[in-house]
Amino acid sequence: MKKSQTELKRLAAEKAVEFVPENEYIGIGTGSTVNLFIEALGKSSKQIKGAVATSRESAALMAQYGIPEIHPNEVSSLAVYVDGADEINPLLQMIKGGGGAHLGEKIVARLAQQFICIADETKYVKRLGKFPVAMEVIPMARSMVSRELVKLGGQPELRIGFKSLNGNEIVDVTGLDLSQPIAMEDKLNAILGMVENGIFARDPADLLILAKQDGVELITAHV
Ligand SMILES: O=C[C@H](O)[C@H](O)[C@H](O)COP(=O)(O)O
Repeated sequence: MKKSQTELKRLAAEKAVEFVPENEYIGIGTGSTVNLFIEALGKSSKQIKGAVATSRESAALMAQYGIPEIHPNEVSSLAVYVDGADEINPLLQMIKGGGGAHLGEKIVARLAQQFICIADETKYVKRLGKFPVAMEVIPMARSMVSRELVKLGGQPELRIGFKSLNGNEIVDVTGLDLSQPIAMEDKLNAILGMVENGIFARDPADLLILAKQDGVELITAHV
């Protein structure tokens, strides 16, 4: 029988627990796939020193499962960072930020020695760009940033009623040319008033745990 998307997410999440080293600090992302990872880690016998959370939602779920939380300023390095993605390509470059948490995710991922992305097969794409790219922007610069995004060929749309963890606004952009994801990531971040965009190309994942109908595949970057 065909597995649902949630069942596939759970398979990837459960597999990721095997890659968590004992007695180390780790980083934990945000989203529905990561929620299943937190649950699987919490129910497993694995003991970690603590985890840095990238959102209030992840921190709350970690507390529920007795996973000790540590603040990012209290650690200089994390053994692994586990997170989902909205899209991921064969180079393991990603679009993230569907939940508006990409700024914290980029910061915590940078602290980690290994980035493990967990995803169901719908997230694996040849080319990035269908999923809107989330931009975290300083509220007073929102219109100015949006005009710059239009000049780059994008169609910006404010995420109404949403504030990021750091009190900023999120503008979702479609239509950008992501054929050169690193160049676009840099170009977007050079816009004044932009805090961080949701393209993770400069620092891609190291390992993708991809759950498919015919099993779980481990993928490292195909260059
Ligand atoms: O801001 C949210 C994050 O980047 C998530 O990792 C991403 O949106 C994937 O979420 P989900 O696992 O719910 O598809």
